[in-house]
Amino acid sequence: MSLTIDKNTIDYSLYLVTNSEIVPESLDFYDQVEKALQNGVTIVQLREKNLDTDHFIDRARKLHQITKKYNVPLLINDRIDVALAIDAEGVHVGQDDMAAEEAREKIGQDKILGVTVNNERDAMAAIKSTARIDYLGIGSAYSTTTKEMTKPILGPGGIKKILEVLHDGKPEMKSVIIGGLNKYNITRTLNECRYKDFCTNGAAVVSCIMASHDASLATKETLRSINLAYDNEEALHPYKHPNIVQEKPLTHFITNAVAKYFSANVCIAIGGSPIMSELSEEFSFFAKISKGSLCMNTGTMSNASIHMYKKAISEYNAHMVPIIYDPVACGATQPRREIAKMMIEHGRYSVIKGNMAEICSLAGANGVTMRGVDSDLNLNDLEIVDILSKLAVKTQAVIVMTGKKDIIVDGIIPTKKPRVCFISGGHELMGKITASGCALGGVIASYLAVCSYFHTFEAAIDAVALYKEAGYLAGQQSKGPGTFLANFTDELYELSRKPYRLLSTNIIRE
Ligand SMILES: Nc1ncnc2c1ncn2[C@@H]1O[C@H](COP(=O)(O)OP(=O)(O)O)[C@@H](O)[C@H]1O
Ligand SMILES: Cc1ncsc1CCOP(=O)(O)O
Ligand SMILES: [Mg+2]
Repeated sequence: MSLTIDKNTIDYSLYLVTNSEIVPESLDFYDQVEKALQNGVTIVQLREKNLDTDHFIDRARKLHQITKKYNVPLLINDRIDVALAIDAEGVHVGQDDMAAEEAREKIGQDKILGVTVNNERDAMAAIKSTARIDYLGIGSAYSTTTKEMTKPILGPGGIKKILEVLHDGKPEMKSVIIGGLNKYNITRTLNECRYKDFCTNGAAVVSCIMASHDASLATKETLRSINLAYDNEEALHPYKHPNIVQEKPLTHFITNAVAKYFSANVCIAIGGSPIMSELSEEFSFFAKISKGSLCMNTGTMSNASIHMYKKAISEYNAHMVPIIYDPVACGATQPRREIAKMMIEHGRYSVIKGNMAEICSLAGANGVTMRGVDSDLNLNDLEIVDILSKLAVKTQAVIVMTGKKDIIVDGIIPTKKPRVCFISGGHELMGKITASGCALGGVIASYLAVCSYFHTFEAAIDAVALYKEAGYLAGQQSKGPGTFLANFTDELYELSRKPYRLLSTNIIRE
């Protein structure tokens, strides 16, 4: 028996599309969906592309028993016969599967009917259809490995155009956005995907819950991102300074040849646990370890590196594990600029860190307009913050720009003006040793590994400030760069084992 549903009150806000093939090996498909239901999924679509009819019906029936317990509607992808066999609450059909009219005729008037639309023409056809369509799945918003990408990626721009069609033609029709959405990008995407005040009714997700090792947490965090967009308030837990020594997070470094030894030592000094690996076969293993992060540094790439970088960022992104990207010397040559552009297009990062030349070059290569970058980088704070803010919003990452004064800008939590923090102090010897920026990347990565994604900005500030403080203290005792290296490691070690209190570092938050 199906649930009694009132079509006017269906909650589309967190729409889970299942994929049994990406559930981590040690976990069970039904448990995974049940955890999602327990933690706030509001509607479920069973999507099985490789099951024969008997198995499909069997799976649908079992899943229906679970969804009914939570009073959540179950829709079946494509297979009307399966939906009817188990009396599911509805069906979802893609553009290439079956016409909406035919689907409606087969399922009757009471069931929920959803269709996928990829462009304004599809949306127009759905509005005009004689079949009563309940909602549109608008996608693909971004690229995704869940579905073969045969249709163009819409991006917020394409989605807005479809919403305009819906707004003008049939504003009562519901809609959800789908494709490449996860806790990292949902807030901003839902905020951007509005036509006037008209917005979608929810976000549909697959891998960010189905592939997660902790589906309960993944669902909670995804839901929080959605609520953040709709309520526009920070429903956050208070931030607490993490204890790296106690939590011993694992940071996987793909870093340059110059920085490996120093970065590993710095990481150990602050209580973290580094692993240097460029063996792509083991990336998925690291990405599944809880309290982990990736420090992705492209300082000494070779012709063989690109494939490995892509593999790493897709593994860590798929498992929602934080990545810090350090685009070392990315503006130095045209090939480096191109690789940096590719890195931004292919991956999502919690933090992007670089010195002024690197960050400005990255911003320029990614369409951020600015003044002076080709000349002497003689920019004032306002101009820098403007460039950083645009890059932060574009990449939905926290941007850390290092130098005498470090500047950190938040592109994750949406506020009218991105949050900004300035950190000064340290010592000039920090700029006179190689790989000090690279090793800072590892410190930030260790902090990210033990913090909620929503606290990326705070975690980055704490990591950068700790580093500055150790630099200051080490600088006071050092004769030159050689002794500084040793003193700096000692100070990081000591500071990390004391209550977090910085006396010589000035933190100004705007
Ligand atoms: N003149 C300076 N005074 C204080 N801190 C500095 C100075 N130069 C660099 N630092 C610090 O050194 C670290 C590395 O920064 P930077 O040298 O800008 O990066 P990179 O090594 O990537 O070029 C950062 O923590 C930064 O705050
Ligand atoms: C010298 C050098 N060459 C390629 S990467 C690298 C280290 C750069 O380190 P940092 O960016 O921290 O100064
Ligand atoms: Mg440096």
